[in-house]
Amino acid sequence: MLRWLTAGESHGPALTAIVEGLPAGVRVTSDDIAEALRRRRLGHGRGARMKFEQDKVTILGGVRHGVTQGGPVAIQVGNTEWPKWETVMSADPVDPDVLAAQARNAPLSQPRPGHADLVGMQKYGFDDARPVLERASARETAARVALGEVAKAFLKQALGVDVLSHVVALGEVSAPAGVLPEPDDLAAVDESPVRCFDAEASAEMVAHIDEVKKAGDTLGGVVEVLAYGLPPGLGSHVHWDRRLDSRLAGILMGIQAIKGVAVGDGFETARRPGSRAHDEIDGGPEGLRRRTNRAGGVEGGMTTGEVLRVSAAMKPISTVPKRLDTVDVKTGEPAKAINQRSDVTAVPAAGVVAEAMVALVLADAALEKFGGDSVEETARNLRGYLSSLTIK
Ligand SMILES: Cc1cc2nc3c(=O)[nH]c(=O)nc-3n(C[C@H](O)[C@H](O)[C@H](O)COP(=O)(O)O)c2cc1C
Ligand SMILES: C=C(O[C@@H]1CC(C(=O)O)=C[C@@H](OP(=O)(O)O)[C@H]1O)C(=O)O
Repeated sequence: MLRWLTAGESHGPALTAIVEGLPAGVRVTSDDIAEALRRRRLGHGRGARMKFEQDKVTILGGVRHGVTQGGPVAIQVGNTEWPKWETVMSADPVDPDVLAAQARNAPLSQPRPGHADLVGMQKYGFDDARPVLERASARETAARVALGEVAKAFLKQALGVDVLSHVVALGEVSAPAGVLPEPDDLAAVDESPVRCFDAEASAEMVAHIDEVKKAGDTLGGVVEVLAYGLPPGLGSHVHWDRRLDSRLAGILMGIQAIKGVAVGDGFETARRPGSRAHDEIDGGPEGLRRRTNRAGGVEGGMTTGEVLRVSAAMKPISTVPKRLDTVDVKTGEPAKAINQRSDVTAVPAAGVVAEAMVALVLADAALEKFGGDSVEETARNLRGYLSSLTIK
């Protein structure tokens, strides 16, 4: 079983991430993780912070000379802006007068509709939003992407699986349906300023973001994650929490601002008759094949061996520059919501985060099926399973 945790605040000294349960022998370096984090920072419509803050990666445990050792892998992602935030976010007590002066300069008592501010203050008994927004912030996704990179390395090296993502809708602009990037196309996807594989749609998305930014508004969108090279049989039909689709939906909904998840054609499938909803099966010398992949590579909660295809819908950023109506919780008076700076959209980044999350679930499901204390052992068990399949 794979376990993972993250800790740390948006403006704290660092984020910390641990993944436990990966086999020995996964080749991964700090540079690989830094590159994954660089991809997460890409995207037209991201706010000022992405330009000046660096992600400083340090592997603190579990990896020696670029290879995992079988123990927990601990990764630190340093926030380079920390010196500016040391007083506000100090773990140790600071002079209350200094804090009171800071709170007067930057009051955070006007919760943003759509962010975690209001309910977080109510639930945890805070009178400002700072402690809530610090942990709710999607800065934390840097830690998840770091873990996802290790999972991706394992999937590639033990099973030959590639996980990638692309943006299929940004606000009102959609990419043409059914055009799927393959692993070799990932660089081309990343070159698009919105991580959209279709050049025309990409340009339209950029223009849409610029227009919405000018209007002081924000945008959401839809990302799709694809996994190539999966064997049939990861996950299981026998119990709800072993279904791979259930695990994928949960992990994707766990990303900040994700409000919908679809497997394969998802909601579209519900609108079709059965004769156009399913994937008919052909036999032949190459083995069994599904004619289409409307199901997105999962049937009965198990991978079918076709390309895994899951998508996630992100709501528009809730820190809306033309500030939304709220109430100042200190005075009870109507107010405008907190707005210092923000992303106009973070859909391209959310795709990179979704890739990482899917990789962690797939790595977990692969280890459950094939086990292995070393990459070689997992790979050997996979080979044994594939060669012993009686229906191919
Ligand atoms: C990569 C990424 C970047 C985000 N950037 C912002 C941002 O700059 N401003 C903001 O208000 N919300 C941003 N969000 C969304 C909030 O973190 C999220 O809406 C908030 O934590 C409340 O959670 P919920 O939307 O799931 O209810 C971002 C989300 C992601 C995935
Ligand atoms: C810092 C990151 O994203 C942040 C996520 C975020 C939020 O509310 O989720 C709000 C913004 O932070 P700030 O309010 O400090 O500008 C984003 O920049 C990051 O992704 O690395």
